[in-house]
Amino acid sequence: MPSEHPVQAPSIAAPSNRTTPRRSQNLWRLRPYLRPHKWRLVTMFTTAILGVGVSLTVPLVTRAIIDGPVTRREIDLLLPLGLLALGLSISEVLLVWVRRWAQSRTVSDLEANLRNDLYIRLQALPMEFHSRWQSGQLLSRVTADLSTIRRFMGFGLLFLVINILQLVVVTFLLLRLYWPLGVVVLVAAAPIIIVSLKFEKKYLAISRRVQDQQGDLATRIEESAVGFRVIKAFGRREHVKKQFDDGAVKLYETSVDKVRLASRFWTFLEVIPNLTLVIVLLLGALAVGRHSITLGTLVAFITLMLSLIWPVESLGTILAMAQEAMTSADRISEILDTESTITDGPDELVDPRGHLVFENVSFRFGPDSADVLHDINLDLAPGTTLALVGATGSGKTTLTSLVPRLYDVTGGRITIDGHDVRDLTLKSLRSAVASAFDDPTLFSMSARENITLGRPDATDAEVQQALEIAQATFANELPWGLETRVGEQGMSLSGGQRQRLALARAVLARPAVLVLDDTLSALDVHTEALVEEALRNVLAATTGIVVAHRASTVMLADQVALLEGGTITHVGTHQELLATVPAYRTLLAAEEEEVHA
Ligand SMILES: Nc1ncnc2c1ncn2[C@@H]1O[C@H](COP(=O)(O)OP(=O)(O)OP(=O)(O)O)[C@@H](O)[C@H]1O
Repeated sequence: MPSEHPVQAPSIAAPSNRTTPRRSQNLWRLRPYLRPHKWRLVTMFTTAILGVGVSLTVPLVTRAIIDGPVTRREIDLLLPLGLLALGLSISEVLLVWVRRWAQSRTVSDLEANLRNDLYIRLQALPMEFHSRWQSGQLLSRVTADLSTIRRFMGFGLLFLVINILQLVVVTFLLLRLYWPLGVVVLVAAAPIIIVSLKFEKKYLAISRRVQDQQGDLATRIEESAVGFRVIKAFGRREHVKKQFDDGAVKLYETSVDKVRLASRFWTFLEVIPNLTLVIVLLLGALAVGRHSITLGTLVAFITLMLSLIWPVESLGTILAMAQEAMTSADRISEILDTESTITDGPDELVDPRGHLVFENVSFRFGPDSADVLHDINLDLAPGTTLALVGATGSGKTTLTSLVPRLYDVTGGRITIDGHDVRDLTLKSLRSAVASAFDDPTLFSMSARENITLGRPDATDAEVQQALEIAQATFANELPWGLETRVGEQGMSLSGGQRQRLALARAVLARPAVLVLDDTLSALDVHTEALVEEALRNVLAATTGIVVAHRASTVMLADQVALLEGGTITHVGTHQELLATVPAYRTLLAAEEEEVHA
């Protein structure tokens, strides 16, 4: 099915040192996603820094009011100072508003673009990649990991910079206002910073455990939803429920540990500033009594000191967030850095006739594994149909997967109309070759969308014709006709109905080469006969490879190839092979017995 159009993978730079990447390297590599938002980022940081400046000026204005109009009765200063304080407060609110506006647009765009690129990359990666990775792992990277990065980029990074800036500036101001009290605050800050850093490490480890356990639980839920029929049929509800319970209890306990750790940390953070406040108040009152500082300075000092609490408290959490974002960036880079081995060739296949040739083709799944196929030589003239017969596991599916380049041959070559399939653009190759598999995947969309996946521009008449050929006109009788959304994985349809819709999809694509991989296996004998009759017309106009287990399917083909021990041992008509090849006779007889059993 020509559904997989060649797509451009995102162009982020590869890590410069692949053997020992620094923890932050993969996060840093995501910076191209921020580049289009340069001005918003400048706005974000400028308004945030101005905001800090304004919030730190307010206590100094308060000091001027207390020392001037309040203490020295300089009433004429009250109005300008009051207006200044009001202006500062209003501008602080405006600055926060502008910052939030710039921030929300930037991070939403970052997440959306990154997710888009990740999805495109996943679509472009070959079958070999998808058979190695669990779908749950991919899902968690595209959802949870991206959200972690968004949270850090949008919130953590900004406040990391702002909080450190605020810490430095306020400490400087406190030391300038009255250095002995400034030293007291510095001494009090030291244990907070040490404990924060320790907390960050522990919190990161426990957060990771929670994330992993959430993933495990989600996998259990997904598996029991998808496999509910098997669970019910085998009466394993209690067993599955117990597995779920175990996972849920484990997650609950780890989450409680996480909350306990956080509450111990927050309590500690509450106690130290409060103790420091008491000490500063006592020493400050003595200093005011001795006229070492004014009352206004003490008020400004305390206000500024209190403004330090949040930046100090949040430092541990923000650093933990940074760690999580780095790990997420590593996990995402594992996908973005995977090279796509199956890429476009330079040639377009114009008006394909469907002359399909296998020349000494061999294939193995990995460099260290044995050949699954070897010395395959086949020549299918345009319009001819070949039935592929072989024992289970003999490599029939693998052989058919090589034609649309779901895998690439590891030896020899496959040509269509004289072009090596590797020299063709994937779009033109996959428009020329359509496949219907034994496991017919239907997507969560309308029946029409599922059928027209390979040819979205097909007319109603063409759709109806394909449905008739595939004996799938039942789709018109669905509650909303072809607009009916077929359930997740097409589960609201029977196996045979799904196969017939998948067949209609392949037929509608009007391919030059049609690959039917055991597509008729879920049909009852009566429907199979009807579909075969219709297919005979389709196959007359196209080059076909039909993986066949039954004599009735073999009859659709002009020739039969017997696949044994990874190679084609015999090619001939059904009658010839029946008469001359005992292994073929045995194989078809066994399959027939299986079917009728
Ligand atoms: N992704 C994979 N990685 C490694 N080996 C694989 C992979 N897919 C299939 N194989 C192996 O390749 C061989 C051929 O498998 P294939 O699915 O092509 O057989 P088949 O003839 O279509 O079988 P069946 O009739 O049961 O569908 C088998 O031994 C199988 O275990």
